[in-house]
Amino acid sequence: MTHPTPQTMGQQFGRRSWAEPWKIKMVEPLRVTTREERERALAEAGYNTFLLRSEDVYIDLLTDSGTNAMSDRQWAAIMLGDEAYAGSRNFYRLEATIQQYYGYRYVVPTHQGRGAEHLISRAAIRPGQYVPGNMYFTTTRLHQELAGGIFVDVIIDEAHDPQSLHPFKGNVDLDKLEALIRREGAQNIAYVSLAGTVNMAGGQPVSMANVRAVRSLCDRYGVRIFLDATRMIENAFFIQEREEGYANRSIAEILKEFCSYTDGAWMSAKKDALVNIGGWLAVNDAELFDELRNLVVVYEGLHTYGGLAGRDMEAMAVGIEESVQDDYIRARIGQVRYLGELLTDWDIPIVQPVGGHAIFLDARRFYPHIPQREFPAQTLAAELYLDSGIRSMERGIASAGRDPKTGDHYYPKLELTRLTIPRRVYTQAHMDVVAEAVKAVYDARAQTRGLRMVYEPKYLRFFQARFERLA
Ligand SMILES: Cc1ncc(COP(=O)(O)O)c(C=O)c1O
Ligand SMILES: N[C@@H](Cc1ccc(O)cc1)C(=O)O
Repeated sequence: MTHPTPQTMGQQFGRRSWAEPWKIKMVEPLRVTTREERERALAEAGYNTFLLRSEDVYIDLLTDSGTNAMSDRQWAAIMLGDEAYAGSRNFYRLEATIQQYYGYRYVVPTHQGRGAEHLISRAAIRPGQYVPGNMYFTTTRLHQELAGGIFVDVIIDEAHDPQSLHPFKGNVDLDKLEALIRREGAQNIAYVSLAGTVNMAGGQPVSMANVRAVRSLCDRYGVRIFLDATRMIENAFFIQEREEGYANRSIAEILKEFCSYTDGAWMSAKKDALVNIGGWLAVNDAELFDELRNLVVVYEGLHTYGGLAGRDMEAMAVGIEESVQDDYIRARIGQVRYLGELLTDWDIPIVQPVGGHAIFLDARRFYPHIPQREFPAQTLAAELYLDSGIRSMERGIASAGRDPKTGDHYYPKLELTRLTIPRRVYTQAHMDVVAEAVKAVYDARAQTRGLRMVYEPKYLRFFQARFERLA
């Protein structure tokens, strides 16, 4: 497979190159710190980038979640907030927007993605049931486990190989899924938990052919499919670019078709939907909706705000409309790829092909001398911060947590450090600076030592764990 470059992407769309379909109206100054300041800040943070203060960060690539820049239209929408406790006008607009673009019948707002994950897991999993999915996501799997479910990874093997150039590394392995259904019986499968794109695999997409095949397999056994639609717009872009028959279909059309093969979806709107907070859950089944609408008032807020202010729902509705614009998504992915190409040109090991929301550095190949139990990806995130004040995130053994049955660490094949690109926030020059910093850390790799975990919280340990440097 040849990797599309920003230039070939431009040509594909009949232009010389891509550029952001917006200009900058307001800026937020950045602070550059000294190496001594960063040494102090990182030690105080227990070598965990989640524990750094944002003031001590120069370029913040921790996450693309809630870190998006809103448009002037979204800021204007904020002023239209109807802050009624019940029946806010903004809810009805959001509901109609989700129905229009994602195509589901019934909508429940939530404060963010994990609020929705909590509700769907409680409503749709009976203790002891299996939940097959295309790779785990931390919060998703935890809510499934807390509801008594047993997560089973049914993604294709290529997804676990950072060097595989499979164009749809997010695909479900139909044989693995069918074998599980046959072994355990369809009544013991809660639902298929399908994510587009797959965050932990490197932002890798699922093809339309695959979701269609999963649908027909599930229909044969009477199993439901729920979609984590958090980054489905980015997934739609890859379908448009790579899948036969979709080059001339709009992102909005592709999105709707994809969702039509599933029974419902949840979303952390803090990503694709270009807002700083928000989420939702939507299903087609009236009975399930009834249950979810009842649960939301227990855990999130009334069913017409779900933990959100009216203004947040309005900004989200506008964000959804902006997110399905073909020009926008082309520039969004173009920027991620730009960084990926710089690093690839310098032979720095990253997950290929470059996915939708981030560049994932392959810490195993970066630090072959650091064993996985000494947290190579966490080490790399720490070193990158020390070098330049750039904040990234560990996505390896610390993130994977422990097997609830054995208590041992999960040892994921992927040991990655994620450089996550917020939407509409940084420029190409920032990407150049990031690439140069990664190169400097790479050049100094032989002297780098690993870490030891000295504090480990019970749930989602990577957020608050503390580490020390090994001598
Ligand atoms: C794929 C995916 N699903 C679900 C979530 C949970 O969303 P939130 O952070 O809004 O709770 C996230 C991010 O956390 C995510 O990346
Ligand atoms: N979903 C967000 C925030 C987050 C980060 C790490 C997690 O494991 C969970 C949530 C992200 O992927 O960046």
